[in-house]
Amino acid sequence: MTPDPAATVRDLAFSYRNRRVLDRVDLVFARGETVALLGPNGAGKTSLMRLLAGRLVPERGSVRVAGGDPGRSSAVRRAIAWVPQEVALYPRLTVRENLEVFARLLGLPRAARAPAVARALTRTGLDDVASRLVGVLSGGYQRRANIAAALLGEPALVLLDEPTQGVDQAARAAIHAVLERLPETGAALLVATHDFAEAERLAGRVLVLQDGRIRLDGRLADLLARLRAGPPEHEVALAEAAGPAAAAALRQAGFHPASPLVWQTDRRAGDTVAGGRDGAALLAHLRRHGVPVREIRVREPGLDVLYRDVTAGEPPADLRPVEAVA
Ligand SMILES: Nc1ncnc2c1ncn2[C@@H]1O[C@H](COP(=O)(O)OP(=O)(O)OP(=O)(O)O)[C@@H](O)[C@H]1O
Repeated sequence: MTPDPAATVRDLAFSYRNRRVLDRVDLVFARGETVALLGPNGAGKTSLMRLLAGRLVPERGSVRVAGGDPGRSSAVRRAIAWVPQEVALYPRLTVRENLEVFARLLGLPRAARAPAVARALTRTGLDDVASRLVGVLSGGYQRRANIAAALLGEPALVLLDEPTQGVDQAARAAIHAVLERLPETGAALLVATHDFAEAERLAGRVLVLQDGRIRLDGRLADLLARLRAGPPEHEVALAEAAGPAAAAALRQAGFHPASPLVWQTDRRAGDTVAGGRDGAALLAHLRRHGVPVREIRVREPGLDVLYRDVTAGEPPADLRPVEAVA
């Protein structure tokens, strides 16, 4: 028997005052899956997560988590872990004391609190710092403690809003290691992020939200396989930043700057590259126009390319735009 989904969203709409920020959103989150939620600023990602957490009430449609309505039932809300970007812990308490406070606030029975705190510490790799004051820990550890607090209630759905924004590489890797193991608990994870590498590392499924609508919903492996079945893209590394004439030649060949010294084609623009996909013809074109080419590389397209296609209104031809279902 298939277990009940962790969460279901049906025909969801939401407005702030008269401004519609989510419309016709239909989603099902299975237990144990990790879903990346991508979208431009203002797309409605945080609003969707707040609706899933029962902190906003739908204007139309329904949200169900672990079989109940989070807007109406505090028991259902306890099955949802909301991990906001900002750390919401007491800096003058230790990590363990913080978790004990949150276990009590969550209404866990007294006998269940110590085991829940111990489990949350272990799952987030914080056993060694359990007795340190939260206020003296680095930002990365504080984020992990924030996640630990959210896990105390054995949630069915974990909502993470940009979990690694503003932390260094080591802390980011540590947070990813924690998040990678969470689906083992049977929870569904929804991770809002602007970081494509993070989404590729953590998520089995990707959602793209734009202007309040789901523009793409698919398995990451399938989406990338289809994208990579197409012709390759090129990346040009420059010896020095391109002047106006060189920049014009690069743009004419279908490139855009990823940084001052690295220009990339994308899947759509790549079709206009002078000489097609032929690297030698491309090099000749660029040299003719005085582009200071250091190296031309073949680049495997990733989620960034897919995202650009979708948000530019041009999803890959064989991908079903989600609104077509509505
Ligand atoms: N409390 C509010 N009152 C009125 N409008 C709001 C409120 N919160 C958000 N909005 C607006 O709703 C829209 C969606 O915002 P939301 O924060 O959900 O987007 P987002 O995708 O999370 O953006 P970001 O990536 O910048 O965090 C935006 O236009 C935003 O300005």
